[in-house]
Amino acid sequence: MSTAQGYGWQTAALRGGELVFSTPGGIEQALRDGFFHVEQPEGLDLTAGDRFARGFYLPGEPDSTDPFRGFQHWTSERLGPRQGYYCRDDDQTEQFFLESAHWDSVYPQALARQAEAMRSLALDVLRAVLAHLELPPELWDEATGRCLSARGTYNLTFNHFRPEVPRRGLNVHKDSGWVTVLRSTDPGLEVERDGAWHPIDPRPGTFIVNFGCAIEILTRDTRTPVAAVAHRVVQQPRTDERKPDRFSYALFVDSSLDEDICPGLFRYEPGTGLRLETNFGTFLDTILHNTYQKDTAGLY
Ligand SMILES: O=C(O)CCC(=O)C(=O)O
Ligand SMILES: [Fe+2]
Repeated sequence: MSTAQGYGWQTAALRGGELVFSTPGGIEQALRDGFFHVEQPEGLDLTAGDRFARGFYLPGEPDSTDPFRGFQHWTSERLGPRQGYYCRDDDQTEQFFLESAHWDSVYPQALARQAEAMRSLALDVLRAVLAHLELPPELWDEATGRCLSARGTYNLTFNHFRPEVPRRGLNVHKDSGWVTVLRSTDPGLEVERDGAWHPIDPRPGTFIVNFGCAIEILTRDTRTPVAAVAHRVVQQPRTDERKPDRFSYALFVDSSLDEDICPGLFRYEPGTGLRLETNFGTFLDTILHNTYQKDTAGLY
């Protein structure tokens, strides 16, 4: 619902595999907004993720007194393309990207378990959303690049916003894939809606679910188009030393990058079927490159 106070961004809970929104018409609005809040599942412990978010960039090596610090040495040279520690030049964020194939060998054990729980939530959310779309269930797994059958790309990615760096927090972008489950607990996130930027106030006890480019492309020609939300994080001010730096982290669900498993991103044409739109690896590299350059944006 759009009111004089704002858009009334949607909140939902997953119950028995279905998304129950707090407002009638909630799902339709969420698909138009490109995001919604989802209640955290009961019993999901976020301690490990929050610790890693506050520690991965600290100097040193992980050790028995602090297994959550000292991860800047895990770079893409060691882990592979788009993986590991990145320090951005034009944004405040320094980041840590890690695909599910590496979770057990790189992340502390409790964090690997949390990553799996967040992936399972993300896939439950995606299935519940797909049930509302004009897309036959027999096409779901192929259309979504096999991410529903454990063959997709699943990254748990961390952001630390360095308040001493006088730059934007995180540049304008759309997430690349199907759904993102984002833990964002401090102000600073903004979304674009109807040509204007709107701050998103954190709602305790919830994650934010973002829809990404893959689902926007797939559904564009259907009766149930899903918007990928353009978003950014504004520059974080230097404050007093006792206030901890802003962090966030997110579980990203993308298609398989293995072309034998998934040829790329599809568009669904009702009455015809799936049409291959673009190679996914190239698409992903372009979006990432454009997000972290000075004068571009991670849009397509
Ligand atoms: O920090 C946030 O609130 C958003 C982070 C984000 O958009 C991302 O990591 O893709
Ligand atoms: Fe994002």
